[in-house]
Amino acid sequence: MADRRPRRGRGPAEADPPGTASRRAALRLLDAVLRRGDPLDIAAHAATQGLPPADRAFAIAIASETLRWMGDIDALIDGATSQVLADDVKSRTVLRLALAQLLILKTSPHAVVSTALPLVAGGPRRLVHALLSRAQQEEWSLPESANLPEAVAERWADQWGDAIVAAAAAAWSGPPPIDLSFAAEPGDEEWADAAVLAPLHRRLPRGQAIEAMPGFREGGWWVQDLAASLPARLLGAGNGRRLLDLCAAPGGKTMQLAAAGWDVVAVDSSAKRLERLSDNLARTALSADVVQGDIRTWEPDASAEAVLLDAPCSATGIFRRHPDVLHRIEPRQIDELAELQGELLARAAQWVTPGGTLLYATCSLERAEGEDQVAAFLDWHRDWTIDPVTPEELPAGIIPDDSGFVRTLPGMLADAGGLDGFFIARLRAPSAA
Ligand SMILES: C[S@@+](CC[C@H](N)C(=O)[O-])C[C@H]1O[C@@H](n2cnc3c(N)ncnc32)[C@H](O)[C@@H]1O
Repeated sequence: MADRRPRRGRGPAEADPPGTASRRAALRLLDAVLRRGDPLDIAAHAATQGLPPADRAFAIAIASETLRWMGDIDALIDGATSQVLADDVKSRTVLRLALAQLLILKTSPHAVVSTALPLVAGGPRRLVHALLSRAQQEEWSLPESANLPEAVAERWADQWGDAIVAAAAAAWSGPPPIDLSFAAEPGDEEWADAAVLAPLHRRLPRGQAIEAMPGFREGGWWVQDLAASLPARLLGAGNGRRLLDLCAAPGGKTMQLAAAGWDVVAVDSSAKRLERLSDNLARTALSADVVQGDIRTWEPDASAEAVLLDAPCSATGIFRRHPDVLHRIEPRQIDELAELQGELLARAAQWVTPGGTLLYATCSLERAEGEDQVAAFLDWHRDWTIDPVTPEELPAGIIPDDSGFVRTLPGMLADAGGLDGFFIARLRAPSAA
């Protein structure tokens, strides 16, 4: 029979000190990313439900900084405990997020400790309390740049060398600046403080509320990393020609292409992401034919002079703004994605008119999803050729590789704030016989 006696005192949730809810949400977020392998931005919705916007933003900031600095925070924890805490025990995760607040977000120590202890109720509260006190007394600190997860550092050292690993670590240590792409060249007055690294581009320091920036409602610009804007730039002006934008959502490149005068058919398999694409087109007053379809089975009505395949990929190139990626992506997923990319690339090639252009892009720092993918394609499609990108087509400081592909790497444009890791190949279909 249920116990109907009134409970004495307040329940544990009611007794939590102010601010505990956002830390609980950060804990749920870290659990979703590290244990279930969910992307941070997707997990954020469920993990922060019911929180006011400021607490929601704080929970996401705690989780993001914990993920960036996790290796270094773990080294501090391990150096201070006689028995190693298992990687997945709650107390380690609570310590991680508490130390991220203390050492990076500079939250008041009292708030950090008082909100951490309820998260380990029934667990090793004394250990957590003792470690957080030690961190303050001994003035623990973090290195200048955050170490990449070991497996990623090894994989990238093999592919790109130690200097790129060091540049990636420096880039991973904090959120990147904000890049905007414009439909038309903006006036100077509103953007006097912005850096201009390419036409139709402005770069602003991080930390600004996007929706409060000038002209957001008018829709003259959208947020897009400079590297992500390169594929559409390399297709030039459309002059009303037809273009298939495959894997188009949420539409950063669709907007660029529509603004450049292409008659765009934007295809994506995700209804939810296509909603965002349609919202983006509506906000910017640009137009495209929006189609939901899986490229593996979908067929266009007609082929096109240009096809852009911005293929689904590991997204390891956008690790600066998505600090969960390097903790989640494993070699097995890279292999599976590479197989899918090969399939999509072969489908996309069928829809290019003779002599037309196929532009393949991925926001990945894995050769398997870039150089190796295109090498395999050209092996199977002997009559296709590389249409080499020239340095003049690219923003200053980015140069094509020896094959005429674009490979953006950590460390490029570092003094200007860096850019995401991308691979871009422009391929030419055989002319009609
Ligand atoms: C890298 S994102 C595209 C980004 C987009 N081009 C932009 O600039 O905003 C990859 C997209 O591929 C879509 N996708 C994944 N598999 C697909 C498939 N088999 N057919 C069509 N779209 C697919 C995903 O839904 C996702 O929106």
